[in-house]
Amino acid sequence: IAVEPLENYMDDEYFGTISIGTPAQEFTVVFDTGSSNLWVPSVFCSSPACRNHNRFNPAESSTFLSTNDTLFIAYGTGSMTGILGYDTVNVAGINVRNQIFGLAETEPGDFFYYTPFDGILGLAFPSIASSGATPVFDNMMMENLVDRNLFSVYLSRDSQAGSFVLFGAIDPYYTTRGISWIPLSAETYWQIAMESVSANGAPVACSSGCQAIVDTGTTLLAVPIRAYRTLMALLGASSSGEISCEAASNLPNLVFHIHGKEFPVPPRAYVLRSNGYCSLGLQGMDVPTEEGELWILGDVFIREYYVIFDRANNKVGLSQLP
Ligand SMILES: CCOC(=O)N[C@@H](CC(C)C)C(=O)N[C@@H](CC(C)C)C(=O)N[C@@H](CC1CCCCC1)[C@@H](O)[C@@H](O)CC(C)C
Repeated sequence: IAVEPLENYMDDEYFGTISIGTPAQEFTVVFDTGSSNLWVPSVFCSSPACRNHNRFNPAESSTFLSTNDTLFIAYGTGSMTGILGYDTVNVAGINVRNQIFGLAETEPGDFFYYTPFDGILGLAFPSIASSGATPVFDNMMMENLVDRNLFSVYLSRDSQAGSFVLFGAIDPYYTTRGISWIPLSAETYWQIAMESVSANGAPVACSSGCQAIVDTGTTLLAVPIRAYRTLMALLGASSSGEISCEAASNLPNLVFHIHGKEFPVPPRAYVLRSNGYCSLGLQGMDVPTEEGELWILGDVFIREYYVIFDRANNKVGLSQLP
């Protein structure tokens, strides 16, 4: 059992510290259930985004093994290219040996230049890992480093402390109100089927069912563009999500109907307030998959629940917070 504490940076992003190599070189990474690769900046990278972050130096690690394989990953925000290598990675106090990871050579653009973290540790399935690289949690399972083949996540609100990823265990403190288990509809992302999304007791989107992913690496609720437009109109917000704070105080819960149960997200959770202005914590974007466009249940959703990512049973567990 191993706890990885996460820093909550402005409810925007959550990241923790890992180390790679012998002796250990430390990095901060986002634990992203929306991707499956581990990578950090390296000394081979001269992008501005690498120069203002920690960089891995393989020459200083006695346990590093290089490969000739390259890596390219494009996220919704940001991208990287680099080379793959093996080394010992310490996550949550667990030493994962022979872990393949990316040594970034380029981090184009300025997105990563402004991030308070160095890299990304993907916690989704091997099927979507770039260059077929074995994800960290798959190695933890293969090397019998976790008591149970699952991990669980608590993301705090209002920039408070206490956020964590717990590897190999479920913390009973957070499951006193029971666990709703949801079977996965795909083993790529942590993908589930949703029956509908409703507000004020009436379906407002996804009314004949849709697909959703539970993604710790996404700040907001990312919604297919057509549904986004419907929701903005219904909730009385502008097309870019602005709304008067007065109107925002009368908004309904958004209710996600998943596997026969209702998962409400109150306006407190989806209205963003900053210096007297209010906007809705949703963004419109289309992520097409064979099963249809994805809804991305990001941190705005995840903060309302204690989430269990169960690789043993290919299920997601949702517990209402105590
Ligand atoms: C309000 C704007 O806030 C953000 O854009 N926040 C970033 C994350 C923050 C930690 C910097 C975001 O949501 N990024 C999404 C944007 C996407 C929803 C359009 C993303 O690419 N998230 C990455 C992980 C991010 C990538 C940037 C670095 C941090 C981890 C990954 O989960 C997705 O690629 C999954 C895919 C199915 C959409």
